[in-house]
Amino acid sequence: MQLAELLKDWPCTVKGGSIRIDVHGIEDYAQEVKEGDLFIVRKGTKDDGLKYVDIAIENGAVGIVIEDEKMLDKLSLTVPIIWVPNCLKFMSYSAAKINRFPAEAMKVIAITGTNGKTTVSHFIGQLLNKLHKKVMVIGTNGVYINGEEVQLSFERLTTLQPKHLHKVFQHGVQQGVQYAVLEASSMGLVKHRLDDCSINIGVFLNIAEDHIEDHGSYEKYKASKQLLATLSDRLVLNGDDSFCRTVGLQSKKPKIYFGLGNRVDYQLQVLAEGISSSTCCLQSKKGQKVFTLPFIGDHHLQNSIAAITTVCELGLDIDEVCAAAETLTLPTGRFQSIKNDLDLSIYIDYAHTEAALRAVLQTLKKTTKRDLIVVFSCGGDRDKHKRIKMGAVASKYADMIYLTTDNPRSEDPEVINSQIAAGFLSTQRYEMILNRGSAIEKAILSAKKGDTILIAGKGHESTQTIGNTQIHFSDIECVHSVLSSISCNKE
Ligand SMILES: CC(=O)N[C@H]1[C@@H](OP(=O)(O)OP(=O)(O)OC[C@H]2O[C@@H](n3ccc(=O)[nH]c3=O)[C@H](O)[C@@H]2O)O[C@H](CO)[C@@H](O)[C@@H]1O[C@H](C)C(=O)N[C@@H](C)C(=O)N[C@H](CCC(=O)O)C(=O)O
Ligand SMILES: Nc1ncnc2c1ncn2[C@@H]1O[C@H](COP(=O)(O)OP(=O)(O)OP(=O)(O)O)[C@@H](O)[C@H]1O
Ligand SMILES: N[C@H](CCC[C@H](N)C(=O)O)C(=O)O
Repeated sequence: MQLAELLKDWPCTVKGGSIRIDVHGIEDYAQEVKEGDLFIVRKGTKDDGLKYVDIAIENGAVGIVIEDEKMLDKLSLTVPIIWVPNCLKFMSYSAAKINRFPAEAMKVIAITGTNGKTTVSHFIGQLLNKLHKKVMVIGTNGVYINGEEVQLSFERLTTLQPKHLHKVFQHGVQQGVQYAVLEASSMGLVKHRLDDCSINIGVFLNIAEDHIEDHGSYEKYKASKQLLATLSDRLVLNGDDSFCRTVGLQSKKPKIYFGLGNRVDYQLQVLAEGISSSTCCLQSKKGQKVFTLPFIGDHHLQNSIAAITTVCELGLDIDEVCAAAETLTLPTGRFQSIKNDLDLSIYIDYAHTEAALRAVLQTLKKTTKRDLIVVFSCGGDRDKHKRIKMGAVASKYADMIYLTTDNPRSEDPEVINSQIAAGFLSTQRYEMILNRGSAIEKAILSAKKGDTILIAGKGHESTQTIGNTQIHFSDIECVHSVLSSISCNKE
């Protein structure tokens, strides 16, 4: 696409060079610039793109985009310098335009909330798939088309950066994808990553404290989530959550509420609960439907009704949607049960917030036959506020806690764990074993028949980040390897 065409509907000033040049892509990381790219200069939290302009030009950048107007006069370059008012917004717009606005060729559904985004987006994907629609799911666990993972050559984020996202959309369109379901993280929303995605439905799940340090305050974190309402044509909101209610009240967009409580358009009521399934009644303007969901626990039911409502609101048949819901499965590392011969209930879960840990522990408390044992820590360089709260929640439900490591990054895991332990009851039984593999092993070896072990915080993750080093580590693989060494020792 010619630079002139790319810029024609966007406020900008161009200095030097020709606007009749071809632009192939955009890039804000100088070392990744390819021949024909525009290099977008941004000041970040750690660095300033301005330092890397020469590298970008050496790599073949055909234009440099800046947002600091003063630099128009100060910079003297061999390629055009383009001033735009906001580089992050331009990155989204230009990525969409270069890829010919692929999102417009699909129905896009974006999910936000503190907990449950990955789960609900996979549920929506599974329901649409069962109803013979071609669907792409994009989020923390990767990119999937009809349940098949697409291999990516770039960094996986919950909400992809526009330079990647619109390419992924374009790939989907080429594959005949009709629906794209994506997770909208608070960071993704404030960084304008989803500005040009033609979002048909914005889904609001819940809000709880998280990422406070990234955003500066809880109010700012909530405001970032609320941005999704302005980006979406219509809203599907959790009527049981007061923040989601407020978002609905403050938005003039068409809206529908779902929930387990009253005053909602789609209400899910539990008629009977089994060991691992719930017989439910869905009440909506389309009448009453009775079906069985393969889960127990309010958070799983909330996530199920969020997905069912969204798919019904996309115009699919409610009877078929409810029938498909009976076969829903959780994504990898979400309440994942690991079978064993030891009469232990072992679960791997991605709970890494206070609300998530509470939800999963409340569910497990109902089913555990004996003790509830929890193995967890908190991530380093992430919210410190949540540590003491996660400690308090764990201590409320757990009989024994193994404090360990969960991506300590640049922090000392012993310090992280002492901040967690500050929330424990004085009577709490616990032990700190920093090596996560050893902590999991000890939890399994010390457990008695009938106990339940929850290994929380890392879910699907396959790495552990300690300092600047990333090592391979998977809770799922670790549990399997401990279990197989126990059965080998028995033989
Ligand atoms: C907070 C955030 O959005 N950070 C992203 C951001 O970093 P930054 O703005 O601080 O950039 P910086 O490192 O200071 O660098 C400034 C500029 O210099 C450029 N640079 C820098 C160094 C260099 O050698 N060459 C170079 O060109 C950078 O590309 C950038 O344009 O721009 C970087 C480059 O594009 C991203 O890699 C980085 O995301 C990192 C991966 C990240 O971890 N983001 C997390 C916080 C995130 O977005 N998480 C959410 C989930 C959390 C939630 O629920 O909200 C997600 O959606 O995944
Ligand atoms: N509706 C819910 N309410 C409270 N907790 C939940 C809910 N859904 C899931 N959880 C908990 O949150 C964990 C993470 O779930 P999921 O990955 O779906 O959320 P997420 O919002 O995508 O998280 P992240 O953005 O950090 O990846 C689950 O393993 C579970 O412990
Ligand atoms: N979206 C979350 C994931 C946290 C997962 C946990 N294992 C950790 O590393 O803290 C974050 O990036 O803060």
